Amino acid sequence: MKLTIFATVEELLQGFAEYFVATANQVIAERGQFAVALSGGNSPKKLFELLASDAFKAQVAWEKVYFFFGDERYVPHTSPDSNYLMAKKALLDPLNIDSSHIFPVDTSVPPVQAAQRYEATIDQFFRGQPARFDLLLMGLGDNAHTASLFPHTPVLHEEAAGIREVYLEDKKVYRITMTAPLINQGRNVAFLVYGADKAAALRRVLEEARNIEEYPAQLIAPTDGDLHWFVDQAIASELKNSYNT
Ligand SMILES: O=C1O[C@H](COP(=O)(O)O)[C@@H](O)[C@H](O)[C@H]1O
Repeated sequence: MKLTIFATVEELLQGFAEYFVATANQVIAERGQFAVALSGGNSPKKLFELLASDAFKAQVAWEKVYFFFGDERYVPHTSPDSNYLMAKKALLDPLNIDSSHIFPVDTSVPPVQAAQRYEATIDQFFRGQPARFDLLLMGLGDNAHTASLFPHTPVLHEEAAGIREVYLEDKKVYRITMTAPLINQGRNVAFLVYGADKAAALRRVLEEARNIEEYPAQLIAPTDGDLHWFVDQAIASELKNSYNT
């Protein structure tokens, strides 16, 4: 595991964008294409905008990139809560990504079916081989959830690499998420986390004894890939250990 601490959010986003570009270019050079699973919520929006900006957009052969989603809110694609809509507006449309390279979760069918269909879509993309994404972007909630792996939900105990629906009792909503074993098959898994309000969550995930029910992000540990945390100084303020930065 590698953790890099940046002084400001601007430097963090710049550093993450450079990492994205370097990883994409290396994978494209080696394998001819790059399959990435995006995270949702608020944190990646500025990163997506930066990647689509003049400073970065010419640095990647975007026509060789395939976009998936690590998790999705069970809402229509037109909803302001949709992770797909956020990525579409901030990244995919500005870069003119061909729709054949974008794989949103189909939220027009019941949640169980949405999960099954997305798993089938991923299986098809990887042609029946184990699904190994080249890069998975991850976020961290202030309750230590990542993707839609929320505290005290049955999906935390899922042993299969796949897609599952999750019901969040407190919010009365469904989510669709990659399971931890699927994420952990990835070649590169990178967390982008900033903001002082998540400092306690980061410390618990990284430094408290394993307790996946309380701190689901502790489940993320690639079996044969690299794990890299990108954080800002504010969120790192409660960390006690020193890290290989
Ligand atoms: O709900 C979600 O939350 C996490 C964290 O989002 P953030 O806005 O607090 O950074 C995100 O990683 C996940 O994809 C999203 O669906």
